[in-house]
Amino acid sequence: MNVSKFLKSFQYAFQGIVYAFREQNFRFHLLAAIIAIIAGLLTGLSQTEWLVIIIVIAIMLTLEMINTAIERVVDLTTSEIHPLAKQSKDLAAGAVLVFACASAIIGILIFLPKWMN
Ligand SMILES: Nc1ncnc2c1ncn2[C@@H]1O[C@H](COP(=O)(O)OP(=O)(O)OP(=O)(O)O)[C@@H](O)[C@H]1O
Repeated sequence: MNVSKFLKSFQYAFQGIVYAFREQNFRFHLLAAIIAIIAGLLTGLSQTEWLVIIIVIAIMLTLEMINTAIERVVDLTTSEIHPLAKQSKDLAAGAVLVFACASAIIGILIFLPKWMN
């Protein structure tokens, strides 16, 4: 195994995370994640509930990064207006929206009953 190559690939991956931080949407989702974690600490969650919260946060941030990557590839492919370019970007953004809605519902299902008590 080439250790130097392995470490380099980690370096590139961290660079990808740095690029993500430059995106406003990614920072918004990160802020929402931090708020969810603070709310979880204050409310008190079971181990299973923490697992769900962590998985949801990880998927949300990952989806946002994939969405940004798709936007970059589309912009690289064409600078012209093209219906397929629009579909690609809108589908990727739609995927983020679908999961954001599901995350909000999961958050409500976990937190609301505890706050009602
Ligand atoms: N080359 C293109 N051809 C057709 N429609 C495009 C093209 N590029 C972007 N669009 C559409 O224009 C709208 C705005 O696109 P834009 O690239 O600004 O996306 P965005 O979500 O605002 O991304 P960013 O995070 O880079 O601001 C979207 O509906 C997108 O699908």
